[in-house]
Amino acid sequence: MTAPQVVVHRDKELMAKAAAARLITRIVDAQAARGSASVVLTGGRNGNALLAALAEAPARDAVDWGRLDLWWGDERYLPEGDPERNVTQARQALLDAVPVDPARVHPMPASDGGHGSDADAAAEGYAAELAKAAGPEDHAGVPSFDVLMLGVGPDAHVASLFPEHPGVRETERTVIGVHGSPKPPPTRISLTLPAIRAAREVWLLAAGEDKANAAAMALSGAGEIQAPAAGAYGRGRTLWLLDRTAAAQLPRELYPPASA
Ligand SMILES: O=C1O[C@H](COP(=O)(O)O)[C@@H](O)[C@H](O)[C@H]1O
Repeated sequence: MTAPQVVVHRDKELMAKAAAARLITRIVDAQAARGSASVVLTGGRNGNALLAALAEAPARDAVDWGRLDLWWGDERYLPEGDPERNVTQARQALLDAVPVDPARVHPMPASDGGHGSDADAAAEGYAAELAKAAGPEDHAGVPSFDVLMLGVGPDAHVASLFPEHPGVRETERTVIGVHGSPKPPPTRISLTLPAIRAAREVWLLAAGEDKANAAAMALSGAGEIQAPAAGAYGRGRTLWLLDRTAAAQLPRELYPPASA
């Protein structure tokens, strides 16, 4: 487990821009080191704001978009093109504006796809796709993602792993169907904590007053069953990217000396 590093930005707009710049650098470095990069995208307000900021960043042209694999940490199990699907929002925020290789964009299945309404079968399908992309040196049956991003919910959920829900207790599977989600829609697909922890770097994004309690809980020793965000860490680095309002309840020893 890597100890979390905390970076606090002045406000959510600056946080999105700084995180986008950080992501560009990380992708460019990974492509220089290994020829390609793999990134796991998150849904939610902060994840989408980051993608929109990346679309606006002049340095986005430093990324070789054709040598980037994109995966998702979770998905709302809805029909293809539904505006609430995380992939639909990611396409609108960024992916339609950059020359990604469609074969390297790996959205989670939709409810009108080959698995029909069976979210568990769809999750198995996505797990198989991840396993196929994993090499012998990779961990937990998923590729060694360079960066895996997670929006933190006000209840400290990450991906679609909710407090006290069965999914947060999963120790074997890498992807699960989620039923009866407390946040709509009720049916979802999610990476599990073991899959998340196989990433080189895990970045948790939280901006806004409604995230302050969740961030404080997860960073103050809460258990992952009560605060799933507490169980999300990377093999090499765990980075919490916050704005001041989301950091407002952090213990002083965790609040870094002003990073604006
Ligand atoms: O439903 C979801 O919510 C979380 C957090 O979203 P936010 O809008 O509160 O930031 C997100 O991380 C997840 O991917 C998404 O499916």
